[in-house]
Amino acid sequence: MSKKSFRVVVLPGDGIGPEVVAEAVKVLKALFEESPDVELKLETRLFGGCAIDETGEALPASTLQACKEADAILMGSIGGPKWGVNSKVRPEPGLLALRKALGVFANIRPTKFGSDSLVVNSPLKESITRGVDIFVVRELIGGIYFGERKEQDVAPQENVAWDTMIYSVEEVQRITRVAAQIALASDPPLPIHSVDKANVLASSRLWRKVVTETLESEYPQIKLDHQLVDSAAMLLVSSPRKLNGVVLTENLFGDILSDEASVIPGSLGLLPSASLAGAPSLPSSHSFKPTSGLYEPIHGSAPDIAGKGIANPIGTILSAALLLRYSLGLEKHAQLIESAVRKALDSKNAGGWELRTADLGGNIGTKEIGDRIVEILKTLL
Ligand SMILES: NC(=O)C1=CN([C@@H]2O[C@H](COP(=O)(O)OP(=O)(O)OC[C@H]3O[C@@H](n4cnc5c(N)ncnc54)[C@H](O)[C@@H]3O)[C@@H](O)[C@H]2O)C=CC1
Ligand SMILES: CC(C)CC(=O)C(=O)O
Ligand SMILES: [Mg+2]
Repeated sequence: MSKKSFRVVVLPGDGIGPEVVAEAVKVLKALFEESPDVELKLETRLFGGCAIDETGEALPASTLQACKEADAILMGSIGGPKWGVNSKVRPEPGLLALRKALGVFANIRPTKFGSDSLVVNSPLKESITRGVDIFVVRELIGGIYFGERKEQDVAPQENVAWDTMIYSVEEVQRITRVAAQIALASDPPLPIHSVDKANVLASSRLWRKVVTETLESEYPQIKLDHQLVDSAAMLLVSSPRKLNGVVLTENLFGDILSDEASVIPGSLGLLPSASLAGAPSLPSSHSFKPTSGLYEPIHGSAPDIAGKGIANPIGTILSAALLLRYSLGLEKHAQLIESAVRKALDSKNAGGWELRTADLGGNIGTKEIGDRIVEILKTLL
């Protein structure tokens, strides 16, 4: 049998990005170094603030080209005070441009973690966090992040700034179908909780109507309810099990709610994400259709802890698992990573310490977590 070869572009980025990506790369290398049938070709490129420093642009043309040609992209995080909100050239628009250029409209952020040993690490009570299992499905290349905007100090109204939130029927239909595919991967199908602000926003009224029509006509077997985003934010930390299933929402609301949801397992550093240009092929489907994808932890560049070697690499390592699942069709390998992460979290190191980084109240460094996951992974191969 000939060896399958995949090209993965790696974008470490800024702040803690390179630190957490190094651990995910270590895990991927360990997984495939002796594989007789899979070869991963990893190619690191400049992206974000570091790219601005070198080239004057956050997303250099050569990086974009490499990303377009890759089977998948693994990213860390970009941004930081050096290229803050008043800078002329900033990293964040580069990330928006990359997502748009790749057409990755579906951002999947699973919040279930699988390791019960983490329950005590959440700032929320155990009675609240136990049994929570939510997939956030966030529309990623529309809405207010991409609508027309005007900055202050631009004529004719120099004391006014604005952003616009626009959604089309087609944009809402396609993200609803992705949410439905995720829901249908479970038996019985997961319910979908669509989150909007339809009591105020016209774009949310379109959202609610299209989600309802699409699910009723194409996926009548899926249970649907609608939540307003303000009360959904409250439910997420007061009774999150009520949102078990798929939380389907637009770009800005999904960005905010997914960071909030990370409090349930205990830290922003834990959660992975997959950004896809179509509905994912799921483990249960017989024919795998590769979907191009960008994989990144949900957190940012964490300038407050960058360079200290204490960032939690688990969100990035789990993003690498999603990359194997959704873009390369390597479900078994994805599960091996997830299982090694769970086992690492359930274990202690030689000094008797639980494997927890500072964000989870521990004293274990980024590299030690990565090393332990690799060690466990090797016993599972
Ligand atoms: N996808 C991306 O590259 C994103 C980039 N950003 C950018 O990141 C920069 C910093 O933004 P912030 O608002 O501070 O958000 P952030 O997500 O970088 O950090 C928020 C808090 O969570 C902590 N944290 C985040 N990730 C962690 C990890 N892996 N381990 C341990 N603790 C972790 C940080 O130390 C900080 O206290 C900004 O420039 C922002 O635009 C923000 C979100 C996403
Ligand atoms: C940095 C932004 C462009 C986006 C963001 O916060 C996110 O995707 O989580
Ligand atoms: Mg965010």
